[in-house]
Amino acid sequence: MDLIANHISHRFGDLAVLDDVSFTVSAGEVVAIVGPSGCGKSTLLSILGGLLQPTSGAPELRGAPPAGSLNPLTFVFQDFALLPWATVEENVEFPLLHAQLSATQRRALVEDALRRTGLTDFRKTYPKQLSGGMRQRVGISRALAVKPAILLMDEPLSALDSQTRELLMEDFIRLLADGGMGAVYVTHNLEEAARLADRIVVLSRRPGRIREVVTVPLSRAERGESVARERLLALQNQIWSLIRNEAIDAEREVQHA
Ligand SMILES: Nc1ncnc2c1ncn2[C@@H]1O[C@H](COP(=O)(O)OP(=O)(O)OP(=O)(O)O)[C@@H](O)[C@H]1O
Repeated sequence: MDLIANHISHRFGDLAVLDDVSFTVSAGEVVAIVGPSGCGKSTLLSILGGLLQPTSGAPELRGAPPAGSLNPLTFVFQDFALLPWATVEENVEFPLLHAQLSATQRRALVEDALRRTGLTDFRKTYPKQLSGGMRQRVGISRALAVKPAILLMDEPLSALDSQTRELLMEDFIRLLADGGMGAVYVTHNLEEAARLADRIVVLSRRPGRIREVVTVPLSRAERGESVARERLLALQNQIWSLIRNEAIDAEREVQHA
């Protein structure tokens, strides 16, 4: 199933936020969205996921979702959005409660999602007993339980310390490795974008327009190898040079607002 941004523009009142943004996320593809602060990245993700109606243009889904997918487009949130009164397994089960599933089918989906995120031994734990990284694993596990075609992620690692980020980055790379699931990944972090994505959509300063769509010139398998670091670093520098001046302007605007 492909996700298409079709000439999307958006305004909040007088503020033009996105201007004619078009691109396609093909089945199984990982696309990162980067750009200066306030250029409309989160707004674009909300529009793609159907949470916000754009002023013009539209997101489109083309093709059938994978067999058994209960929610083809599924969000992973920056602040995890867990139910504090529910255990890990209850949190993961939550989005399945209203699906037409037997208890056995539900249990199988929860088991699989817990296993894929290394949470099997933490099933009876409550979120407040867990570290930030483990909480985000619960958020990811809950997203996996509904068998998404495409994960929509808005800075999913930004609330975490650098070592935890690195561990979760490795989890994302592993979970997305087989191309069975695609993702749209909004981030400020160019290293995360280059390591995870097949293509990187670079937005201009607000109103966000597409400046460039950069294809990462390494396969997913190659990106895991240490020799790839230099090439990924060169790519990060290339993208940074595209947005650096506008990032400075955006920062000044925020400070003077
Ligand atoms: N609900 C809203 N009402 C009014 N303005 C909004 C609303 N949501 C976002 N904005 C404004 O729209 C612009 C784009 O916001 P958005 O969060 O999409 O940008 P971003 O690129 O994700 O930002 P950042 O990089 O800082 O996370 C900003 O100027 C923001 O203040």
